[in-house]
Amino acid sequence: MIAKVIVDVPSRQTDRPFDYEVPSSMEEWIEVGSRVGVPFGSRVLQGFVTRLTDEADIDRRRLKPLSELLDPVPPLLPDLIELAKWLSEKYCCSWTTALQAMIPTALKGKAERLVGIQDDQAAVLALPPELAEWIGTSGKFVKLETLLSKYPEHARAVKAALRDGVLAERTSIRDRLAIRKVLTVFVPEDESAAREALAKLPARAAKQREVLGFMLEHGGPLPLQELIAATGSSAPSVRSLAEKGLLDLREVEQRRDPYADRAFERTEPLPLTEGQREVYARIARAIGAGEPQTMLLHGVTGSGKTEVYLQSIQYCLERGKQAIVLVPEISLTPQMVERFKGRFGDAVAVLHSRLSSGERYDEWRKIRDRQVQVAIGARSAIFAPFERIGLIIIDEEHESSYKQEESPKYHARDVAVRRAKQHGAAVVLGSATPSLETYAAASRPAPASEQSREPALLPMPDRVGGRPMPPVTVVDMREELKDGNRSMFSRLLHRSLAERLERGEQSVLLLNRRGYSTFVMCRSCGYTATCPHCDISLTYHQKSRALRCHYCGHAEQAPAACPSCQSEHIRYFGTGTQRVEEELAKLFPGIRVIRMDVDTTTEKNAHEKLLKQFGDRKADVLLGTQMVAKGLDFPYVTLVGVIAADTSLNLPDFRAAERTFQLLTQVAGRAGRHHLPGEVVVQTYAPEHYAIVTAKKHDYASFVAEELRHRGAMGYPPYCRLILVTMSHEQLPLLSTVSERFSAGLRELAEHEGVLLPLGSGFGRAMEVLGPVASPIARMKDRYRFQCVIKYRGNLDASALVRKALEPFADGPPQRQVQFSVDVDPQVIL
Ligand SMILES: Nc1ncnc2c1ncn2[C@@H]1O[C@H](COP(=O)(O)OP(=O)(O)OP(=O)(O)O)[C@@H](O)[C@H]1O
Ligand SMILES: [Zn+2]
Repeated sequence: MIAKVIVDVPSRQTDRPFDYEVPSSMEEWIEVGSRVGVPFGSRVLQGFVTRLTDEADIDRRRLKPLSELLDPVPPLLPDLIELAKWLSEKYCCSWTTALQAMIPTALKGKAERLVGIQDDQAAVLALPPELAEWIGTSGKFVKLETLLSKYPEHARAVKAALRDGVLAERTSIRDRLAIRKVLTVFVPEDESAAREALAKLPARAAKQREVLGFMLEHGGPLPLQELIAATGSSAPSVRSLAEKGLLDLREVEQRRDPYADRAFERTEPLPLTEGQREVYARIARAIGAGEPQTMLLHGVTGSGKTEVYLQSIQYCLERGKQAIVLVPEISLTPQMVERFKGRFGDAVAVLHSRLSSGERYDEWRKIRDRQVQVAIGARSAIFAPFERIGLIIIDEEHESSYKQEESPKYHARDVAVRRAKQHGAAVVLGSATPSLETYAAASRPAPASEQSREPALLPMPDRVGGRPMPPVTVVDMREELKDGNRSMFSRLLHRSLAERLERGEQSVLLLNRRGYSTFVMCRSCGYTATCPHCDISLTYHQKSRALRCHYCGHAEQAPAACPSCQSEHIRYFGTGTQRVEEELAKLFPGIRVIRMDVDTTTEKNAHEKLLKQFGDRKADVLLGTQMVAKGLDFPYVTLVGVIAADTSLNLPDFRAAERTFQLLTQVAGRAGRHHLPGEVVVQTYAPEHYAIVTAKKHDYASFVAEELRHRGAMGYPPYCRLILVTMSHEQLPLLSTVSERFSAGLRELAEHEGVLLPLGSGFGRAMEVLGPVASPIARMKDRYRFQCVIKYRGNLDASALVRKALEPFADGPPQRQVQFSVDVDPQVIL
């Protein structure tokens, strides 16, 4: 039998399966998806089996055998191996990079050197006795590194023994984080014998008597450490009992359960509202059909999407299938976990990056070992190794955190659709503010015949219980300044906060600040500097005092006075949460503020603790960045304030308006979700901007209509798709030449395909290659950076063209190699 193996070397030259002979001892166990150790050059590396066959691509006599099979149960399944292949093609990365993204860190094994005694007789003569004893008899292997650190004085003897063949060496893959095992004490099978022995133990063995007595009383298995702590005894006493056969001492695997000490109150399905019932019926029908189908659940904040998810999952489980729920990392709050654990109890595994890698591994194994049927987690949970997926839910589908920033730069939404296709599963994309891409696709008229590939639109336009959406007041901060208020709080927000404090209600304050770039704005008239060619804010570069466009490279001198009103109050922006906190303390002495931003949430569980405190009403104000905008459901929050809505409006990003609208809508949705009515105050310098006007009215449809006009005029998604290729090298002239050659080569390929056409010229297949131009961050880590932006439309495989255009650059001496980084469907073109 021959195994085709993808070896973990992420380079373009080795990005294909290699053939290995499967030793007969492994034949019964090996499967597609198995993790193996293989000899590769002079090393042993980890790899995954992608196929088992009887035909080798090379001469059978030249085949090397697999060195080892690493797990009793393959960590990956055939569908995931195939999905990884698809990922590598779509996102232009190596197959192994895609595979590595699917397994927990704990399984990213590294080779280590082991030594063992070859010949007992020879060893007695050649090795120092304590060394020989520690290694043990022949057939046993120990870590060379450990051996040398334990007996540094025998390093020479070890070397000689290896040379003379007294010690044998071998390489083995070792997991970064093994399964945790704990020494555990058991009462032996023959309990009566132990009882008899207890009576006969001499008085001087008082400790042993106590330990044995305790165990016979206790009955069950007990970790050794706990037994020692409970009886005040020591390990030797327990060991000597074990040696006499009166107790059993064995290593037992222990699962790390991050939620072990938490009890979740069991919840029952709620009777659905009419709106929920209709949507639920559609989803259930899709699950029942067992055919891939994508649906967009467009439900306003507080419309009860979560209850629809829960009941849909239940339907899925009743059909013997499994469900994956993706939520944005930062909204994976205890509240969210509670809702799912509360409904499905132990059937749920939770995967997110705040778990230790051991906990993560154990949660992941619950999925692989079929102990759970529901996985809830951030982006990478889309790779949960379930075998029969019936439903995939992506909550807050518009969130940019579903796109991975490192290679493989995948979007979980697109991976979900692909995976659903493999399993015949339903995909539910849920949001109060769907991304323009998804919404446009769902609103497109479906072709009457064949099953539509576009998502079906399921609207839920009303809040549960007919609660009203909170009224939003927009405050023009230019007017505040004119009236002499230089504070960051408008008079209205100040007054509203004071009222909440008086009534003992709570407020959420959002400081909308994404990224680090600053932008220029006039505090008198609200003017911001934008690019004449791109309709996008210019970024202020402090060093050169220049304003630049990150899309087309346009640059101009930073003005000293406002070009629009000649005021000198022109500033580049950036306010910190810390400053807001100080200001609050000054204005409202004694106010209790919880600040939630990157600084206060680095510690493990910090995020959860802060939210719990707020939920327990131990603070008056929750102040933070985007983190405070999502998924929170606190009954005493009656005021939401947005300090400066413009900060995200002016970022050099074609999605700036969309992100701002989404953020305002999400955060506004935190107010008045229960019996107390809510109110929202939005401070801005651009009250007439359509993102703010429509957010004020909770009017998603009008926002989309306006935003689509802009996107169409500028040639941005959803009217086309983007691929960003960034190239970098230490030497500018070389980088310049290579990037020109790359873009010319790509244009040639597109020309050959007949797709090199201006996008504005019709509706068919078309592709434009813009650049190369210097990247917005023109030098990073001492490397110069150039980029090409590829815009394309229609069903053309642009990734394939990019991969082909990259081929000529795959080899060459390392110092001359230009690094290419490909980002398909980039979130930000920075
Ligand atoms: N059928 C129902 N009957 C009674 N209460 C319900 C029902 N469905 C949901 N609720 C309650 O309504 C509130 C809002 O629901 P939920 O949090 O699911 O909204 P959502 O649509 O997810 O909102 P957001 O997008 O703002 O997170 C919750 O407190 C929930 O318990
Ligand atoms: Zn520009």
